[in-house]
Amino acid sequence: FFCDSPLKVAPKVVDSNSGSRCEVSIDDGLRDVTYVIGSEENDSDSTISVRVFKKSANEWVVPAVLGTKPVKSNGHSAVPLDETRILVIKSNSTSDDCFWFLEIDTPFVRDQKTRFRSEVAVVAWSKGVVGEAVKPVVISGPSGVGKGTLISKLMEEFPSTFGFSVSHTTRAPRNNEQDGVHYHFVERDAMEKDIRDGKFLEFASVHGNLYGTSVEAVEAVTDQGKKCILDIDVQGARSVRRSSLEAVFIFVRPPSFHELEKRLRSRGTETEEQIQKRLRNAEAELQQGNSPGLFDHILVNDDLEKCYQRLKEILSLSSSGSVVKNTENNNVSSASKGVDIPSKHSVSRHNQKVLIKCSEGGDSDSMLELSSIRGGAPCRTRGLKLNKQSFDDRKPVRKWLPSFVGWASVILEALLLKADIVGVKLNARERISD
Ligand SMILES: Nc1nc2c(ncn2[C@@H]2O[C@H](COP(=O)(O)OP(=O)(O)O)[C@@H](O)[C@H]2O)c(=O)[nH]1
Ligand SMILES: Nc1ncnc2c1ncn2[C@@H]1O[C@H](COP(=O)(O)OP(=O)(O)O)[C@@H](O)[C@H]1O
Repeated sequence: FFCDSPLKVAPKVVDSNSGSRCEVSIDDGLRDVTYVIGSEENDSDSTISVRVFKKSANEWVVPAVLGTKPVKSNGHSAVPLDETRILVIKSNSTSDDCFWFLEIDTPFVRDQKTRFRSEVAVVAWSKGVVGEAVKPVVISGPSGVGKGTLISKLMEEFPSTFGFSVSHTTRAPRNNEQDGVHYHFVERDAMEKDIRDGKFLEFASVHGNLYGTSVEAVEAVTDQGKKCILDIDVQGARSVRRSSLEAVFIFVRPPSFHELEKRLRSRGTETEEQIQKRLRNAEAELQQGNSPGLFDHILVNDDLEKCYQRLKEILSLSSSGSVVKNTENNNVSSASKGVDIPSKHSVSRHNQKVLIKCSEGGDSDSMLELSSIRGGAPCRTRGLKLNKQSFDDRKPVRKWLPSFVGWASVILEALLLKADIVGVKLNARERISD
């Protein structure tokens, strides 16, 4: 059972306890609460639990926990990063399941708090991912404009570059549509419950049905190192813009309203009533497509081939199939190796760096760099950098260097503390003489 306060200035050390019953307590000096991360003795839940202890009221609170929860491993440690989140490090877990962020006061959590009664504590999990992610692509436009056709061409030509975010919808499947491929076709009650549980990145009521992008739909594609394509309406695009997910936003326009109506009819998938509803909504969507700052690119789908070439240009794809300018480095492969934290380890944080020291001989220490992290709940927290160094690999001189640095910093801190006390005394003397 370990305590720490995020408000202390000095580097923090929180040791992990081995065994699946590991508990780590993080004391929040600001809000009069202690976060206890880990299981109780008779806890049968397979995920890491979170409880909150209100110190002044001397009572336990079970918070609303949003996001995908980490599955228990045989031990974990935790260190507060700032007043907004706590880093949880799972030991003996696979590399893509090692770093987790428990958000306690991020904008997402504050936003979600408004959905709950004010006295209920709200926290959210976000999985940490080593390396940068490729930006998803959001494609919007009125029904029948050709979004699906363009996306199919892209997926066909670049199957290993793009992955489709399979949305959830309450609408009935069309004849050619497969559950889990084109959409997850679900009942309204089930979808509304998942929305309440914070499983959706965005959702909207479109043409009388519910549609939504689950966090997992996007992250599953991104985790494979592929660019995720989202085919969503303008309301959805607006929500994604407001979320922590950074994406490229493209709006597809028809050459004319008449042509849009013609395409919608020739597709032959809707009843006359549905077509009329879609055309009415198309007018509003076309207007909203011009909203300043919402879409990065506007595509006019007149000639399909020309429009497709333009889309490829926007996405920096050459006609030969390779990515021309891949500025977003895909480090997914580097994320999937080099992390294996043993159950006996300790973590200490200084500014944006977290040192993970492994006490067992032969295990290498790791330095986790958090200065360029982005994203966050309800999605992944990406951009973690991890450097590993094995003590055994070090040259003799470098073996004693860390302890030398450690002692030097202790001495320096003691000197500074003394200087501080002297400074206070001097100040007091000056004030007296004033
Ligand atoms: N906000 C949101 N809109 C979606 C989602 N999935 C599909 N849509 C939009 O819902 C609208 C209707 O989709 P659909 O019923 O497949 O008809 P279609 O676009 O005419 O093929 C389209 O504008 C889609 O872009 C989603 O997950 N979220
Ligand atoms: N540039 C185009 N010219 C003519 N027909 C098109 C063009 N793009 C798409 N279509 C056709 O229009 C219909 C609607 O396209 P679809 O991709 O289903 O639209 P959306 O997904 O935006 O609802 C389909 O029958 C498709 O074959």
